[in-house]
Amino acid sequence: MDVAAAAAKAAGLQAKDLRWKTRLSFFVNGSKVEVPDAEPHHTLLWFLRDRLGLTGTKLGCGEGGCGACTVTVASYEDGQVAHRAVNACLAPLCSVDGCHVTTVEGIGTSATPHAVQRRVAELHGSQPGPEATDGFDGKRRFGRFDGGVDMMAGMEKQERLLVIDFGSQVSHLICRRVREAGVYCELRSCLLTLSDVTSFHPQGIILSGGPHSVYDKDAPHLSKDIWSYIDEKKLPVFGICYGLQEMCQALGGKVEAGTKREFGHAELLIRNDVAHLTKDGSKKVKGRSPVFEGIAAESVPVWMSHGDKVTEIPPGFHSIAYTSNTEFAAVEDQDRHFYGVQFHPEVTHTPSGAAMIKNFVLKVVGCKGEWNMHDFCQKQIDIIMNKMGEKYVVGAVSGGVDSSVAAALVHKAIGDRFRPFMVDTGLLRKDEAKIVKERLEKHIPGMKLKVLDESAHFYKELAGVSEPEKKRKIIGRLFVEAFEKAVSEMGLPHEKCLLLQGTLYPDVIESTSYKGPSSIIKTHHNVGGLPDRMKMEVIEPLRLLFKDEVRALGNELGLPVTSVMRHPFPGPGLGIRIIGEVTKESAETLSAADDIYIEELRKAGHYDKIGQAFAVLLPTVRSVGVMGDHRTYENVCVLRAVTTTDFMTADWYDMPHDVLARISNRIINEVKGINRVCYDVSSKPPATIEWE
Ligand SMILES: Nc1ncnc2c1ncn2[C@@H]1O[C@H](COP(=O)(O)OP(=O)(O)OP(=O)(O)O)[C@@H](O)[C@H]1O
Ligand SMILES: O=c1[nH]c(=O)c2[nH+]cn([C@@H]3O[C@H](COP(=O)(O)O)[C@@H](O)[C@H]3O)c2[nH]1
Ligand SMILES: NC(=O)CC[C@H](N)C(=O)O
Repeated sequence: MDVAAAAAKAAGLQAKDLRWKTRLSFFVNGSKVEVPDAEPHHTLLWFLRDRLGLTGTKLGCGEGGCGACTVTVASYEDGQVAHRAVNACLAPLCSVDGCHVTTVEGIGTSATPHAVQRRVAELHGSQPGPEATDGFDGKRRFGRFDGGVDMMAGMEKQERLLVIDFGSQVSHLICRRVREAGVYCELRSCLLTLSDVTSFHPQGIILSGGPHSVYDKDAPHLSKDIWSYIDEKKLPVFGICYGLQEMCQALGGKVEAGTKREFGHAELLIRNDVAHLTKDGSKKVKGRSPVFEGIAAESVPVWMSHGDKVTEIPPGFHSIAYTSNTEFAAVEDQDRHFYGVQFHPEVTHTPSGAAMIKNFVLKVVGCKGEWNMHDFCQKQIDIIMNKMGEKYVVGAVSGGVDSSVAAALVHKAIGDRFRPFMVDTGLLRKDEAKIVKERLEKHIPGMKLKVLDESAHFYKELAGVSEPEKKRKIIGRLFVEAFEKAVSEMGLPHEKCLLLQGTLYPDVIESTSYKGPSSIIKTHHNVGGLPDRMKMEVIEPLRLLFKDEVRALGNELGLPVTSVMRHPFPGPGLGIRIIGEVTKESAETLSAADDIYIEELRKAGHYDKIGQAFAVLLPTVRSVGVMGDHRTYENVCVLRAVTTTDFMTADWYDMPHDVLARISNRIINEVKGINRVCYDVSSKPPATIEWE
């Protein structure tokens, strides 16, 4: 019997009296939240800040007077949605059961502010009211946390597309394909408002796939006013899978559950007899839809993942391609510039998909496709120079791709007002601090990288600790302390400093796309908590870029291949690759083995084919060996190499045996303390890339 039923029984209540429940469920910024353990004294503010980490909503007076904690709560009343401004510091958590809560994070970010936030920030406004604490208007978040410097300034004038996310796992790939076509684009949640669309000034819109069925009661939809705006501005729209179904349903077609789910490969037959107006509009000719221009084959393989089916297309639409399962595998209304496909052109399993998206972007929308890294780099430098005034930027540089590229960019913009430093944790790759310093100072002329040797402190604090999460937390804390020390040693006033962060576009997407919260597998240490703790604004110059765009920017800035094409190295470093207690000796043993491994991979030409490779040490596992005539009883070293595109999933790398043999031989002969080498053949999932 559940808790509610047991309590009801004890109180002598009947089943019909059981109208109360133990699990709250509601929405926060479009994502569903379930709370199984709510207590009567929990406030909404506590839950938003401490449980969900949505710290844009502030605790001010704590009495509902100042407004710093204001959120909106939407609920159904008499068949209509009612919105209320609520003081989250006073509202009991259980009062929002069944409602939709919107916090400042759900309204806009510094890169994508709501029109009101943009206006308030542009006019240097703050929240009304005597206390002027940061609250719902989002000034603080807009101005400080979420990219203190607006990296979008002045970019409204360039060609741009909006990709609207309905929750597909591959929505970000649509952005990739559009940017590859030379046009800037951003991904936004389908819960965006009309003003989000108008303030972005898109030339065209792409609707992504999604897990819902458009006819479901709770399925997400584009609001009616956005459709009216599209109509009024004659904006071209390209719908993908759910996006196609959404478009068809909204414009008067019909979508129903299909008889079978279609998942995987299908053959798309392209129609050659579609009637089109010629470019000058003078006469109708028969041919292919512009979406398929340049694709010579009669039929092409495409990748499908859907269960629903468009059974009637809206008035004005016609089929431009079909499969054995559907007449409407691709449709268009050329007069209104509406296009839709039932398959996924954004994935590589649809080989000609990139060409179809490019056709939409260049031929239908009419973009020139001139977005390139050279201009982008110059614009970002100008933005940083203009926005920075007399301020300083301090930056923690690890020598990894992101922090090196961000450092090169900021240094180029503000010269020696950029103060970079690196923490030698004693858990870095062999001679890393020295190598990174030499390399960056050589390629970023004039930049001086300060190295702080904190290794003794790290080893001391990690002594006797073997539990992975405890180690990660200790390392994270020590990093923050080292950063604070570094900044205070610079003697710069905090209010005159910004902190450089290497946030990339996938992190931004993670917080703005239409997805529910995912479970935490490992506590990743990063410097995310620092700005709050140190009361510093942040600058995130890479927040609009994907990883390979960051690499291209690094090339543009003159960084060497060894900086921009290197494998990632986690912040906790060797600390999470020494399984068990970390000591100075084990760190030295592992870094020596890892160095040989990477050197041999480079020599054999495998390094660039691998996403990430490293050695792991098992200091608590000892095995018997024989060396010369002597018995050895030493540790095991594991070699890991994976191929991956996003580090969310990964396959183990099929390493040639002769390369493995050479590496194993060298490690056992040259590294004292290791007498056995193994190769890790686990993929992610179910394993993770790192061992801890
Ligand atoms: N030893 C270090 N010294 C200074 N800063 C560091 C160090 N390790 C990590 N950081 C900071 O933490 C951030 C996150 O680290 P991460 O390991 O993701 O490296 P990265 O430089 O961002 O590049 P990549 O992910 O490509 O390796 C870095 O950008 C850097 O600001
Ligand atoms: O900056 C980081 N701080 C961390 O705490 C951390 N833990 C894992 N990683 C890196 O993340 C990627 C995925 O790793 P996992 O499959 O082990 O989760 C891989 O690239 C890992 O190296 C980290 N990076
Ligand atoms: N991949 C998708 O967008 C799927 C759309 C919809 N859920 C269907 O099953 O048809």
